[in-house]
Amino acid sequence: MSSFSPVAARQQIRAEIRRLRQALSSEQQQQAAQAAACRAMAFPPIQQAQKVALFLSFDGELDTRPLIRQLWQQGQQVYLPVLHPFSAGQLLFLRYLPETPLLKNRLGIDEPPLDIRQLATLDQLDVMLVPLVAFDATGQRLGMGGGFYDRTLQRWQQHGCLPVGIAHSCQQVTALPAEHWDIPLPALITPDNIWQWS
Ligand SMILES: Nc1nc2c(c(=O)[nH]1)N(C=O)[C@@H](CNc1ccc(C(=O)N[C@@H](CCC(=O)O)C(=O)O)cc1)CN2
Ligand SMILES: Nc1ncnc2c1ncn2[C@@H]1O[C@H](COP(=O)(O)OP(=O)(O)OP(=O)(O)O)[C@@H](O)[C@H]1O
Repeated sequence: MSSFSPVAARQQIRAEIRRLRQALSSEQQQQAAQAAACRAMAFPPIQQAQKVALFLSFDGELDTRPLIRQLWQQGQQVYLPVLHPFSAGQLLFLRYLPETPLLKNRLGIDEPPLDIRQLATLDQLDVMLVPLVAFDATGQRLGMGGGFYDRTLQRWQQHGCLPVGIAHSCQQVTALPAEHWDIPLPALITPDNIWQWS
């Protein structure tokens, strides 16, 4: 691995971990989703949050739907990422209710229709659950390669919106080759652990 460029190393880790998570059985997926939802609902920043940004899982990602349902049941507001219509690489966060219709974006992921009345800024969101492909023991994350969350999470401390990774345990790697734009996570939830870094 050390003979690869950082870009090639990241590509290889992406491919390998995506294969691992896609290979989980639907039973393993269901158990992981329930356990992670339980842990998330007991995590004080999420318990105390009014507005929580989540994402709709694909590609073997830990299924966030059980957590979304539990947040709705507790009367908490759920927001989903929407690809910005003209600002390339940027995400917008729109309110997601049980009755919200979903449309597939150009990457094949379901998202709420663009309606500015349903928009929340990072200042208004309390917690953002962040998707990732791989994470390491220092809180570095590697995503799908679009740089969407790296851009979103720049200066998150100034917005008062806490980013929290959520992933399967098998997505942990020993160490990620970090790039200067990578934003490390302060917290991450797996089905069997809550990681926190300061
Ligand atoms: N569930 C979920 N939603 C999310 C993300 C995510 O990681 N997970 N994102 C996190 O950033 C954003 C979308 N980022 C994505 C980046 C790349 C690909 C993807 O499928 N890439 C293909 C090639 C796509 C193409 O160019 O045609 C691939 O790698 O095979 C998908 C989503 C916003 N929404
Ligand atoms: N803050 C930023 N400003 C401008 N470009 C950025 C920023 N962060 C990342 N990028 C660009 O986005 C591209 C993808 O970055 P990277 O491979 O780190 O994405 P990722 O972490 O896998 O994806 P994501 O954050 O969407 O989950 C890189 O080419 C990088 O140049």
